[in-house]
This record gives sequence, structure tokens and C-alpha cells, in this order.
Amino acid sequence: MLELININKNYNAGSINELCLFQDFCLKIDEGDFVAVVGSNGSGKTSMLNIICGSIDIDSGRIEVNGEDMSGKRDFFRHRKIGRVYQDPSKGTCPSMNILENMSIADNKGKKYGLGRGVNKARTDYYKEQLKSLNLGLEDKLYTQVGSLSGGQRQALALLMSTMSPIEFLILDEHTAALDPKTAEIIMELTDKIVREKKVTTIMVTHNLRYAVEYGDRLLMMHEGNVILDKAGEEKKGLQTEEIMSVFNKISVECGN
Ligand SMILES: Nc1ncnc2c1ncn2[C@@H]1O[C@H](COP(=O)(O)OP(=O)(O)OP(=O)(O)O)[C@@H](O)[C@H]1O
Repeated sequence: MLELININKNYNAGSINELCLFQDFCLKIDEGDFVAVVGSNGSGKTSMLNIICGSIDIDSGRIEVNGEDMSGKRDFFRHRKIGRVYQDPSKGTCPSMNILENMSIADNKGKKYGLGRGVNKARTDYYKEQLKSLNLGLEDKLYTQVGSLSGGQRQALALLMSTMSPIEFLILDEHTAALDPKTAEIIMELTDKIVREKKVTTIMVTHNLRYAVEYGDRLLMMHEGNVILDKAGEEKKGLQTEEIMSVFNKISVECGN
């Protein structure tokens, strides 16, 4: 279980631009849950992901994973247990290396040995098999530089790479936002397949309310550093996009957007 306990986070403390984003923020996410997070711009979604990943410091509070306090641990340590896919398809993969080398790096994440170990015949066959499951023909492009792939192909590869080594959490930060509607749909279906197959606890931030309703077991809506809507189980299954849209519109009107 992931627990955020009484998190306090101020940006630009002591300056005229001071922003108190999280005040005693608490959240519990059960193992194996697929949680979709929506909310207006600036509501704190990415900050929350960065806090979980250790990419930004908190002022006080605790981040616990299965009871272990992660708060003081640096991001490189936490990333051994976390896979992350970003909005920008150019992040999460190395553009100047080919697919094989990228997969080898992902495969060897957290291990002490280098690239050579990852590109032997057995591993190459395994990578091909994994790529084949994406159904994008990438298994025939092992020696193609990742920088020359399309955004959708890169996001699919990034998704696969982020879940290649054993991880406890998959963090998806608007990972379909930069893709055309058809490719976004393919990546979402792929996401669901990977999450279900690997049974990995997943937190997906998205601005696509339909995806948040259709995918995942739990939906959170954030507003000004708070969770204002939390639906899981049967309640989540019964949700309609229009309902979420109407809550979203209501908070937008209230804050003058
Ligand atoms: N490094 C930073 N320094 C100062 N303020 C920041 C920093 N990062 C985020 N903020 C502020 O914190 C608030 C929350 O930002 P955050 O990016 O977490 O929101 P978000 O919900 O992910 O927004 P979006 O949907 O636009 O990506 C915003 O007001 C933002 O300006």
C-alpha cells in the first residue's frame, strides 16, 4: 500500500509568490489498484506524482510504501520501485540509442552490470517477443534509433520499458496528451493490458475524462491541492463521463475559470 500522510508542500516559501499547495494532504492507494486522477490545471496532480517519486521535497509529512518510510529517500532510489511515463514522448527513452539498447537499459535498471549483459541472444529474443505484443511492428526495428520513431511508437516503447524490471508502481503523467486521438486510444488499450497483466499499482493523471471513467478501478478528482471526489468499486463502474464533466464544470465556475 502507498500512503501519503499529512503532506505539507509550499512552493517559493517566504516570497511574494508563495503557494501553499498541500496542507495535511492524505491519500491511501491499495496494492494492485489502477487509479485515474483528473483535475483542473494547477490542482496539484503532477506535484503529487513528483512527491511520490521523490522528485520534489516536501515540507513535512510521510510517504510510506507497505509501511516503509520513503520520505527521506532520493528519487534514484525510489525509481528502482517506480516506472514512470511522461506526457512528452521524448522523455523516458534515449533518442540517440536504438530500440535494443533502450530495452537493455530498462531491463537492467537497478542491476549492477552494464549493457553487454542485456543484448545477448536470449535477451534479444525476449525483447522481440515483448515488442511483438505491442502490435506496432517494432520487433522488426530493433536497430532503429528511438529518436526516429513516431510519438505513439515511442510512448508504447516507454510504457513497455517502464514495466520491464519488477516495479511496485507505475506512474503515468498525462501519457496520452501529446498523441492524436487514434494513437491515444491504442496507447490507452495497451496501458490497460500491461497494467492488468503485470498487476502493477498504477496512478494515471489524465485530462481525458472519458479515459478516467472507462479505465481503472478508482477515480480521483483534485482541486486546489485536495481530493474532492473519490470513487471506487461499484460506484466507479457506474460513473458516466457526463457526471464527472458536470462536477468539473462546477468547480471551474466556482474558481472563475
Ligand atoms: N517548481 C515549482 N515552483 C513553483 N510553483 C510550482 C512548481 N511546480 C508547480 N507549481 C505550482 O503548483 C501548482 C500545482 O502545479 P501542478 O503542476 O502540480 O498542477 P497540475 O494539476 O499537474 O496542473 P496541469 O494540469 O496544468 O499539469 C500550480 O499553481 C503551479 O504553478
